[in-house]
Amino acid sequence: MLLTLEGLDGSGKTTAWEALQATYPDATFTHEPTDTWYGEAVRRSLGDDDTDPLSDLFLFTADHADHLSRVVRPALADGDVVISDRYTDSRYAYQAASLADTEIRRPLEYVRGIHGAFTREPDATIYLDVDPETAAARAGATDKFERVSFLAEVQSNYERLIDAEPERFVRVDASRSPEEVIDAVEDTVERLIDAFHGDDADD
Ligand SMILES: Nc1ncnc2c1ncn2[C@@H]1O[C@H](COP(=O)(O)OP(=O)(O)O)[C@@H](O)[C@H]1O
Ligand SMILES: Cc1cn([C@H]2C[C@H](O)[C@@H](COP(=O)(O)OP(=O)(O)O)O2)c(=O)[nH]c1=O
Repeated sequence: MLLTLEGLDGSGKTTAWEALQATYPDATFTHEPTDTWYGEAVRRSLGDDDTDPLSDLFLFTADHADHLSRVVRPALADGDVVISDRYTDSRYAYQAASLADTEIRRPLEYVRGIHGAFTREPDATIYLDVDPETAAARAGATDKFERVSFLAEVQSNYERLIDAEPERFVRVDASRSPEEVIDAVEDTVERLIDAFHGDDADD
């Protein structure tokens, strides 16, 4: 089963993902950007304010392709629960926002289309919902994607993704205290895993 955590920078994904590691010691915990040299290239681009948005898309997508073949698919093949801090929806939401002023028409559909041929969609996605002002303040607004106006575009893309697939997403109010957010995420993960195994048993 593949579970992903998504949300704006500073929404608390990493805090929740770290807390889950104690509860699910046998699960495979992973993240995008990854720690490989592909991920290093992505982080280098994040530190540069003047990159080409299409180049960024393909850098992030290369990192994802490597992540899929090296970590996600093998772990799923072993029957593991995989919990990823960011995954495909980050590209759909962030790169679609940064491609908005380019020659690419319908960027969100374009970015989804690129992934369609090869990716493995998550079984469920927890969306940590926080407003762009809170997100930017928590994240420290240190890189090019952490500005309030940009995060507002990203947020509206996430909302479009949730509208398109409401059954895949679980929204958690991430404006609350870290303890409350962690509790809500833990309860949700427990429910999702139980439901997934229930589905298996029905097969
Ligand atoms: N619910 C919360 N309320 C206030 N601050 C938080 C909350 N969750 C996380 N933080 C703080 O906000 C910053 C970003 O949190 P993090 O978990 O790294 O978010 P993300 O991975 O979504 O960017 C960290 O300094 C963290 O301690
Ligand atoms: C995985 C991914 C991340 N990003 C962005 C979101 C973040 O601004 C940045 C780094 O991700 P991350 O390290 O998860 O940042 P944070 O913990 O602040 O949420 O990369 C994309 O634009 N596209 C992607 O596909």
